[in-house]
Amino acid sequence: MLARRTLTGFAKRCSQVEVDSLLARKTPQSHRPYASAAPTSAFAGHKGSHGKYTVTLIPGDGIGPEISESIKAIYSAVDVPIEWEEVSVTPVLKGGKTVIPDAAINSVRKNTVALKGPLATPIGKGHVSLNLTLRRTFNLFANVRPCISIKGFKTPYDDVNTVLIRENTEGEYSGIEHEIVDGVVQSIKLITYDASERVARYAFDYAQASGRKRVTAVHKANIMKMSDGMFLSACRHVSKDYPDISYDEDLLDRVCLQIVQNPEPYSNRVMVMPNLYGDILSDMCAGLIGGLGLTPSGNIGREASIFEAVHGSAPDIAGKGLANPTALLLSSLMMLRHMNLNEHAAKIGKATLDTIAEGKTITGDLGGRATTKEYTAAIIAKLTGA
Ligand SMILES: NC(=O)C1=CN([C@@H]2O[C@H](COP(=O)(O)OP(=O)(O)OC[C@H]3O[C@@H](n4cnc5c(N)ncnc54)[C@H](O)[C@@H]3O)[C@@H](O)[C@H]2O)C=CC1
Ligand SMILES: O=C(O)CCC(=O)C(=O)O
Ligand SMILES: [Mg+2]
Repeated sequence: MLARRTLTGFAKRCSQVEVDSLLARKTPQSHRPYASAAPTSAFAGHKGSHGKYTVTLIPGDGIGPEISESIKAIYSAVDVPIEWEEVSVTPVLKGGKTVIPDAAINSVRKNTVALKGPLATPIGKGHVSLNLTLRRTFNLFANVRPCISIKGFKTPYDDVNTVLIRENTEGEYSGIEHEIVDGVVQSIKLITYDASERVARYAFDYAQASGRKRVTAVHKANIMKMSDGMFLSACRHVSKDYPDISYDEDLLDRVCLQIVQNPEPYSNRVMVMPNLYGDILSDMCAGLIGGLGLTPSGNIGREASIFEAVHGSAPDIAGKGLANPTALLLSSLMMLRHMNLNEHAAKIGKATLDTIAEGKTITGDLGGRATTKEYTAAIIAKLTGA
């Protein structure tokens, strides 16, 4: 704590020149509370009397229920040993506040793993984002968003293969906003050394575990010298503990330009970044491989993890049976691997990618004409040989 206060005091007084020395500063061991902590999240791993793992399912809004049904149908067709515990997170009034119902919170806490459909957030008014609330409630500090080309599905790029890891609990999404005087609003980007270090360490561990050789910290520390500067400082210190992984830094705007011109140099990398940058860059990267219908994610914490697609509730196609369930399905496969159900994940993954590569029964976002149900049935047919 003392070290952090000193660092903050130091940073407050920083001149431009001093920022460099802040970034170069070696943080003492005592200031690294997560240094020895295991990188992975807990998974309770208890099968119930029915011989299955209970997993919380939050179907969500818009296309959420349609794509959740697709995952349930595929899992049931191949007997994945999971029993879904379906809960609603529609806010309720409790003690004068609107909160996520206790039943939903308790279910995630008990099962330690959840699959979540998209949740809509009203723009400019109304309730806060329930997605962000869930991430903060369970301290799901790392949002892992792989973006990998699907072999056989033609896009302008063939070999996108990058993983974005987004700090998931603070930054621009801290939700601290206020109107100072009429017409002047402040929105606070909160960055802490501890959360930055925690997600940086997760990114290096992830790179190591997945055989990726480089971690890139994506930032705007040329402009946000103190907040992104501290994020970089944490990444640099963590990088020293991983001599076999190379580490570099790149400006967010430059990454956006370069990756759409040529994604190849970003292949086999992990990119780690503050919250907002990861949100935007992950939608952009989805565009490189065929769109939001294809990109999965996992929100990882030490006590629970929630897997969900990168996309939102897609109100423009909700209820029409047109949604592509692949992103949620691939998210569920990340979940299966997290639960060590690797064989099931591999089998369903292969059937899904083969169905897309074949191109006969794919959804409209991928240039096909199939409905959500027809596409789901095609995957099931591959799995069961029916
Ligand atoms: N993690 C979450 O639950 C997220 C929730 N949202 C929320 O979702 C709502 C809608 O957000 P939008 O900006 O419209 O983004 P969106 O991701 O829902 O949709 C963007 C575009 O992609 C298409 N799309 C998205 N997923 C698709 C799928 N599976 N299959 C086919 N097409 C798909 C939509 O039809 C739309 O044209 C908002 O309230 C937003 O706050 C947005 C992103 C993430
Ligand atoms: O919470 C929301 O409504 C949007 C969140 C979002 O865009 C994301 O997590 O990618
Ligand atoms: Mg987003």
